[in-house]
Amino acid sequence: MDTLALTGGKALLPDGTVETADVLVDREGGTIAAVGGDIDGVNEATETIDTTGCVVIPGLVNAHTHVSMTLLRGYADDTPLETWLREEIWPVEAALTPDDIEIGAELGAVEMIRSGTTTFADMYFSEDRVASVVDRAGMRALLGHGAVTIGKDEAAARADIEESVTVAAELDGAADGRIRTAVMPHSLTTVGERYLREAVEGAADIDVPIHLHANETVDEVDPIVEERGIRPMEYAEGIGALAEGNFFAHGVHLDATEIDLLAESGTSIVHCPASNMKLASGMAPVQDLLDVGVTVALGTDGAASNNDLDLFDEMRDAAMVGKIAAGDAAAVPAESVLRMATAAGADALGLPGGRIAEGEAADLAVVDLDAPHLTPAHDVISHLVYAVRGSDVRDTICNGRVLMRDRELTTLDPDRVMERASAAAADLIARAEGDT
Ligand SMILES: N[C@@H](CCSC[C@H]1O[C@@H](n2cnc3c(=O)[nH]cnc32)[C@H](O)[C@@H]1O)C(=O)O
Ligand SMILES: [Zn+2]
Repeated sequence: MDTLALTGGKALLPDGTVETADVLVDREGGTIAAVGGDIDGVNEATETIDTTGCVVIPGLVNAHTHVSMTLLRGYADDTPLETWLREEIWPVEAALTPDDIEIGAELGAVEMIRSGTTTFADMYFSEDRVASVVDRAGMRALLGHGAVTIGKDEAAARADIEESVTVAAELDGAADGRIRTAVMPHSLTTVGERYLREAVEGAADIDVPIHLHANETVDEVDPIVEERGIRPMEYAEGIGALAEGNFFAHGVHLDATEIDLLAESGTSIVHCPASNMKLASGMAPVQDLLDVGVTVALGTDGAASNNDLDLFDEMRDAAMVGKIAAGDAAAVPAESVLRMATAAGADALGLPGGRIAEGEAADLAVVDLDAPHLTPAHDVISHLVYAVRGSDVRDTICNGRVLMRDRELTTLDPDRVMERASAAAADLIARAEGDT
């Protein structure tokens, strides 16, 4: 067997404990062959990574982003969601080319691999270009074309929804099966009811989930309540959008009935704490969701509302804002947050990964604990959420393949990617501002 052995360090196990353990990876199958002490085959491994002084964790799952928005990082800050989207972001996005999307996705991939993220869910356009980056980068992803129908005539609206379904059908299974897809109507307010219904039907036809933005701001909830006399999740239920396998971003303004609807239907929520704070959207009731068994994953949202794609940052933010929201320092504890960024992320997306156990996908990150800000090591779980930074990740492995070894990327060239991204971003802004 062609194997990779991670030896001498600790590992974060699915029960939420950190134990001294080696991890043996079957590189051909892309899976974990064994975990523990004294594993057969470790000494004969084809390749070995010494993890002494490190903890091996599941590769992190960024369950909601718009990866190519890395090109807009820091371009439009300190503005509320509605104005931010309509006046700042959408005009620039109108000038984005497929080449921009590809280079933005490469930049995002470099950033994610360097900070231990192996898997992400992306809602954007020109997703075929994002798919080619995922393929080259060696990552795992769930991709979808974000469709908006508000402000469009019927033909254009229908075409955008149809594109979302077509893209999902075409890209599903790409990159040797590491890419899966979803139909992605942008949100319950930017897509009209009949088009939402078409998206739900289209997704069912090709057997992929639905992903959308839901209950992100009060301004998004109120119009639905005023117009229909029901809460957004009741509206979503009526449309048939609440179902096992579907996953919604944000879920900030949810009442108790809506939380129950999510739990009963098996619909997951992707919590995006940094974006929610930066756009002053509000505080998601994360502990309440966890209490009733809703699968809560973690996402960065786009780099323009975060402003990075580092899930360690996001974990810390989730723990912090979860406590404030609940008015209880015991709420959203470190072990819950770690689960959100790993196993729950994989579950929400319906993708492999998220657990270090025999037979699971070999999606892993090696975190170097030998640093002043991680000393003393009373509690590695606490450190992973409250003190580790993305830059503490030393090695990243996805599907059994090493994507970063000793902080050197093996599939992408960061210097070249950054240079091209800076040039593309400057060009994009010049074009967008020249047009207005
Ligand atoms: N086909 C659509 C694009 C939708 S992609 C997804 C969209 O979500 C936007 N977006 C990014 N962050 C957020 C957020 O927090 N809430 C809502 N939308 C967001 C992003 O800028 C992008 O326009 C069109 O033609 O405009
Ligand atoms: Zn978003």
